[in-house]
Amino acid sequence: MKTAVHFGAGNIGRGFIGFLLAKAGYRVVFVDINPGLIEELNKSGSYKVLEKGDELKVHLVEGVEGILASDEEMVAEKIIEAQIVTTAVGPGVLKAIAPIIASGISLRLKRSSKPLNVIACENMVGASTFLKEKVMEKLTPEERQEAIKKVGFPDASVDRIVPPQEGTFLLDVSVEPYFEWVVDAGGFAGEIPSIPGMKAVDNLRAYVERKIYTLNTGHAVAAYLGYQKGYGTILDALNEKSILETVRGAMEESGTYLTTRFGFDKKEHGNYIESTLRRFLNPALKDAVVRVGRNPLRKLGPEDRLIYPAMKAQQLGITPHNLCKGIAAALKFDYEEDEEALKLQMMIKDEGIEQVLKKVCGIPEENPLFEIIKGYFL
Ligand SMILES: NC(=O)C1=CN([C@@H]2O[C@H](COP(=O)(O)OP(=O)(O)OC[C@H]3O[C@@H](n4cnc5c(N)ncnc54)[C@H](O)[C@@H]3O)[C@@H](O)[C@H]2O)C=CC1
Ligand SMILES: O=P(O)(O)OC[C@H]1O[C@](O)(CO)[C@@H](O)[C@@H]1O
Repeated sequence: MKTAVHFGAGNIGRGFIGFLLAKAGYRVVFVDINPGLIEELNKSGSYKVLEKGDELKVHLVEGVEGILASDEEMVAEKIIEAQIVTTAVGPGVLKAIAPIIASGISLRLKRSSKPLNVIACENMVGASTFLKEKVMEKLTPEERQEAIKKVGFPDASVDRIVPPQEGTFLLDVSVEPYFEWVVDAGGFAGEIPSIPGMKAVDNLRAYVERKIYTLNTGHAVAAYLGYQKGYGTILDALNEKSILETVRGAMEESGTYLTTRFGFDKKEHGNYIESTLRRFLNPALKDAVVRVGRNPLRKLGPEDRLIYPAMKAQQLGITPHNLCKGIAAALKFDYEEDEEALKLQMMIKDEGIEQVLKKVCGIPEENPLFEIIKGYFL
């Protein structure tokens, strides 16, 4: 049986990537830092994915096991046998798992000449490329030369809304019916594995930017505006007409950039925005604004879902007021259980909003967006 090692047995790990890998006939070995999850995976060897759309579809995922990330030797052994390694741990964790992937690759290069592919399935443009850099830093120059030939790190775009889980059985996971997993065809080592549901394309950048700067942009604006108005879920936030219109407006502003940059048909892109809004409004997904807004420092970064499309739209002659409203609301996100939110608020208090706009968002003071965002913030 083929083996897949997947880092991060969380929502996307179990509900999306691990699910597709298991359906494709892989034995999925989940690696996680959560002992409860690992224990349960090994006890049950299976779990359910509940697809919640107009009707409920239940899928049984079998042939799964778990290893604690601290059990480095065992993880490395599994990487030696694997055909594919995937991750869904969060962009900030990739650096932490790079050494363990590197030690698996280092052992594997000594014992096997078969190609391996490592795909980081994170909300980040170029996540696998980033992981590759961190893994390569840990290899010797000789290993690096070999790894360049035998280990592929194709970048990917992952799209499926999997909110925090409710219920008693730890492993079962509720998901929306929609999914899209797109991977850079040119980044694979050896043959592209056949995994139904995984699409290999030549123009990955267009897919990944379209997804992050539409879905994640709109979702983030909904989350931060919703949080400001005291709503708990995305659905409740979007039921307020003014929030819905700002979210749609923000997606249209980023859409101007996306259609210009990648040549998407404007009408089709408009339909993509509307179908994304319908996904946000799925009543079966109780998606908390604090989950969607988590890690505001990352989300306010220059390459991320708010600032990047705002700057790009501005370069095309548009004043992206809706995105600026979303950015201003993000700057106010003060959810106490989110470490980054606390750091952000501390920074605003100690250094002022101007420093945050410059240092965190990378917006120069002379850029007109600077004052517009400040205007919505105050
Ligand atoms: N939930 C969603 O709707 C979507 C999430 N994503 C992306 O997928 C990634 C994962 O997100 P979720 O599954 O929602 O998060 P999650 O928090 O449910 O899962 C992350 C898992 O990684 C584990 N983890 C943390 N540090 C680790 C380490 N050092 N080694 C191994 N495992 C570790 C955690 O214990 C957790 O089980 C993120 O990059 C997110 O942006 C992408 C598309 C959709
Ligand atoms: O996972 P992140 O980057 O923190 O952001 C949350 C966003 O990611 C998703 O979970 C999936 O893209 C969305 O539901 C949400 O917009």
